[in-house]
Amino acid sequence: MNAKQDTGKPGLRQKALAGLSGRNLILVGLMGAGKSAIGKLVANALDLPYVDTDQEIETAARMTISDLFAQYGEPEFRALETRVIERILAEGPAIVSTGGGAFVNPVNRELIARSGLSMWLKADLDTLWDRVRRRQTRPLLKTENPKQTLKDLMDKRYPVYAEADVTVLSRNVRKETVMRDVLKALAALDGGKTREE
Ligand SMILES: Nc1ncnc2c1ncn2[C@@H]1O[C@H](COP(=O)(O)OP(=O)(O)OP(=O)(O)O)[C@@H](O)[C@H]1O
Ligand SMILES: O=C(O)C1=C[C@@H](O)[C@@H](O)[C@H](O)C1
Ligand SMILES: [Mg+2]
Repeated sequence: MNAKQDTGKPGLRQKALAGLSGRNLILVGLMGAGKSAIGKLVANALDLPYVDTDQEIETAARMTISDLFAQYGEPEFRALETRVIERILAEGPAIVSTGGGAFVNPVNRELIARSGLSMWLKADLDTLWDRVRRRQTRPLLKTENPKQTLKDLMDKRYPVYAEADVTVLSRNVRKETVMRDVLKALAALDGGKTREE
């Protein structure tokens, strides 16, 4: 069985593509929301290119995001992030997973609004924490109490993520299930905003 048949109901892929109508799909949300994991599955299911802004930044800078933060600081990272997002969106359509802070910058939000559909993968604190606690790759979580830091970021960022065109719950279920929820949300698009909360 190939990936295109793996979307469950026949026709879901076509309907999702119709909802997306040739635009970029930009996944936003906090660290651990599944932007990268779900983004890859969605790209595979829709047979569209997949691009991860964090990965593109690392390639452009020839260093890891942790090293970028340590050597040049967050402002330099954010400037590079905006340049990378602008380029990726211009090269689309693609499924684009963004870094957790990308959508917080109004310049990035404007770029995203102009060239694609934004989708917030929303998860609760315990789900996010479960997913990120074992990895040391996220510089913003290198604090005394990383779970509290994650909570503070949620409080600050969730009102901004809520500005995304579509919201899909990144539930504590199989990734394939969340991927199908994404396709269903795309398929349900009729030019207006969709909330799946
Ligand atoms: N629905 C899910 N069920 C189980 N595990 C998941 C699910 N979604 C994501 N994960 C796992 O959670 C971890 C974090 O996910 P991922 O790296 O995709 O998050 P992200 O939103 O891209 O985070 P970041 O902003 O740090 O890049 C990964 O190990 C991923 O496999
Ligand atoms: O939430 C954030 O601000 C970040 C999330 C990661 O994806 C990386 O983009 C970086 O570690 C910053
Ligand atoms: Mg990611």
